[in-house]
Amino acid sequence: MAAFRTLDDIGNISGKRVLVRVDLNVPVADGKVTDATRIERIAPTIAELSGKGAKVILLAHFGRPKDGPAPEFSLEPIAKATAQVLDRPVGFASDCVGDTAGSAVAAMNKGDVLLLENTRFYKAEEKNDPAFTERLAANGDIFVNDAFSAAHRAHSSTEGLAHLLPAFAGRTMQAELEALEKGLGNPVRPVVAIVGGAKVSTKIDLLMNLVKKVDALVIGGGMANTFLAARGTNVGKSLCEHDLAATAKQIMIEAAEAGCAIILPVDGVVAKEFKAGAACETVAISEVPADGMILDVGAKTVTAVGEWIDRAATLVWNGPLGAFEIAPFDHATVAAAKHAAARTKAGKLVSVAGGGDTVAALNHAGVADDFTYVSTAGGAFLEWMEGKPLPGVDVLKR
Ligand SMILES: Nc1ncnc2c1ncn2[C@@H]1O[C@H](COP(=O)(O)OP(=O)(O)OP(=O)(O)O)[C@@H](O)[C@H]1O
Ligand SMILES: O=C(O)[C@H](O)COP(=O)(O)O
Repeated sequence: MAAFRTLDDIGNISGKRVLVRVDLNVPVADGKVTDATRIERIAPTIAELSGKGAKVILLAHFGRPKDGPAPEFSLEPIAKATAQVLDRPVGFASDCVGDTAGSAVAAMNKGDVLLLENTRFYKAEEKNDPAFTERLAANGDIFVNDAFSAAHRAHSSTEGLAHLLPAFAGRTMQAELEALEKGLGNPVRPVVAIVGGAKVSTKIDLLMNLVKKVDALVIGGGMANTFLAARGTNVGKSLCEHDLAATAKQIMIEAAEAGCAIILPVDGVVAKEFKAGAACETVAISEVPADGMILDVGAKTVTAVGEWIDRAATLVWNGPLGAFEIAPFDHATVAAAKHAAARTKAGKLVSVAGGGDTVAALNHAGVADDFTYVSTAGGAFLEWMEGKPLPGVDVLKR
């Protein structure tokens, strides 16, 4: 029996209003979903609940809106994409609480699916504010959390609701936890982690503990720039959080004490602008021009990353090595992904990768199916790997 309540425990839900927390924080470019993996993964839970006659009400966030409702953070286009991927009608309500949401829910029939607008249009969501949680709960009889990738957030829609309504893990949440436990519960050493991407401030703290769990940490993407700058390297106009230099230095100290190798880029692909067709060149990491941006790691670094993948028995990967959405800055990520996939296929590597854009990058490289396991979760996956309790999971425990 699973350690947490699952849909096997949910009982008769015919006609019941089931609030389902999903992760629709999907990569979007020019208004189009560029990778639908997160949407595809919620399909089994929705089909099961709807098939049992429930009114399925989806709750989700999109991006990180700072000042309330903003069109660029609306879930409305994602509702359309969700309908396409699920191949069924998905209604949309332009608010997640109040009369708009209430009337849309009241109009639902058994088996219908409705998506409510971005929960993060309310600041109270991220504060797990009890009054806001009650407003969300007003539209449901039961709560299902199928957003493992947001389970590291103790927000109203990820944690608070589970205190107010009978709460269960959805099929994707269940599958993610089971697969991670199987692949990484007792990992074969050496364990090498690759961490890249752009969410530096929200992920850097995780590295403090991660370096105690892995044998080597390869740092790429925007994350690497922050470490390089902390080490005194000029990173020009690259994405870099200079105010996190002290944290980066402390992580390097902790890593040395734990015997974890830290691998930083030795060269980078730099450009003056981040756009398709922009002129770029590969330079040694000490030669980044003051007006240049490092948008990918260079060829020498790619070789070094490959060598670390060769040494690894287990690979854990979150965050692309470069701004892979625009060629040629996808080169390092694609090369490393193909390398890891080939080692995995040869039976020499257990490879587990996770994260919204990381999955998109693996799909772009055409190798997502060759990894041992691909999680939808990025930050949540790293926190799980650290051994940290995930609020959205803990609250579902029996
Ligand atoms: N050197 C770089 N400069 C700017 N952006 C970069 C660089 N390297 C990677 N990125 C960007 O990082 C983004 C992905 O980072 P992110 O941390 O969100 O990863 P993720 O896999 O989506 O994880 P999560 O699911 O936690 O969001 C991509 O949009 C990519 O363009
Ligand atoms: O993309 C993710 O990792 C999840 O949707 C969580 O998003 P957040 O980092 O903005 O909380």
